[in-house]
Amino acid sequence: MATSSTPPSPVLKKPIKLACVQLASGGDKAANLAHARDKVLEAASVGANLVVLPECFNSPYGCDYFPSYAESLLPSPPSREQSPSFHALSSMAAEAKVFLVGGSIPEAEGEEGAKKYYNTSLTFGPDGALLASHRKVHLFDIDIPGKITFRESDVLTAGNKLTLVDLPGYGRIAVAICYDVRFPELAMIAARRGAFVLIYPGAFNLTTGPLHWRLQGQARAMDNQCYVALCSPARDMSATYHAWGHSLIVDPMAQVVVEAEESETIVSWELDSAKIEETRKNIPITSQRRFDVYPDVNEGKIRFDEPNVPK
Ligand SMILES: NC(=O)CCC(=O)C(=O)O
Repeated sequence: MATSSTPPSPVLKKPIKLACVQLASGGDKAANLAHARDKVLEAASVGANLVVLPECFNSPYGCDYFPSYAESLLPSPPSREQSPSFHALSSMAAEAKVFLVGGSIPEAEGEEGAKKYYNTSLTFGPDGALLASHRKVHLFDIDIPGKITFRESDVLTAGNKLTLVDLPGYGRIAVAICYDVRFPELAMIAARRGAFVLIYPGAFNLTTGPLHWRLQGQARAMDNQCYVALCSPARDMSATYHAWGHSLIVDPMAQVVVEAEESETIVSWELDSAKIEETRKNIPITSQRRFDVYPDVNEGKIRFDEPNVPK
């Protein structure tokens, strides 16, 4: 007995070329922003119309850095003084005429002495307008003795909503950040609400990267029969955090169609609705779900606001 509703079709009105910019960033924010601009323009020059930057692309990644690099994004739009990164991203999206998932940046909210910090991804349209903001929902707190201990929650506050973004003329994407990829629930709800691609700016490390990065991307694509993109910073062995790199794009059959090594590069792929539809037709799990057996999953009690733009 099939009890599910099938996601809206077609999920992607026309093909879109997605590029992940595996950016090399350092400690100089202005230089990082200028370099990101060059790379976004380079991606656009080879035909990309949806470009993704990595997690914390404007700063080094680490709890010690979040407060000093944080920018205030509210009220939206922020002034140039409040958020140079917001304005740089908006300008590069407009200059390159692309949809831009602007990796993530450390965000500060609140008064001095009572500030909260978030890991936040901003998505802009080809006219430079902000389309959505995602605050990392699942903070990266892990402890693998002798390998890696990381506690984002020592500094950061978690976001509390799923982020879906409608790209006019194309369809719906979902944006989440790095550790969020480990939570299939978020991905499943995004896909069931019509996202054709799940996009994760991320920065896995040299312990979990080789073990799980590819698997997580493939698992989310296989479960949801949609595209998945993971975009990492380039590896810098002189930094305090060593990113895995290996930015990649996975197709709806869970095949990794492009994958970077560890150094700075751009990987791209054309996303096509036909591949999603073919996968869902050939392996029809979207219509075979048994929500009568697992009704709590169907309730989808996660908070969801649309449009997902900061007030
Ligand atoms: N920046 C992150 O959220 C890292 C996540 C990660 O490395 C993992 O294994 O998960």
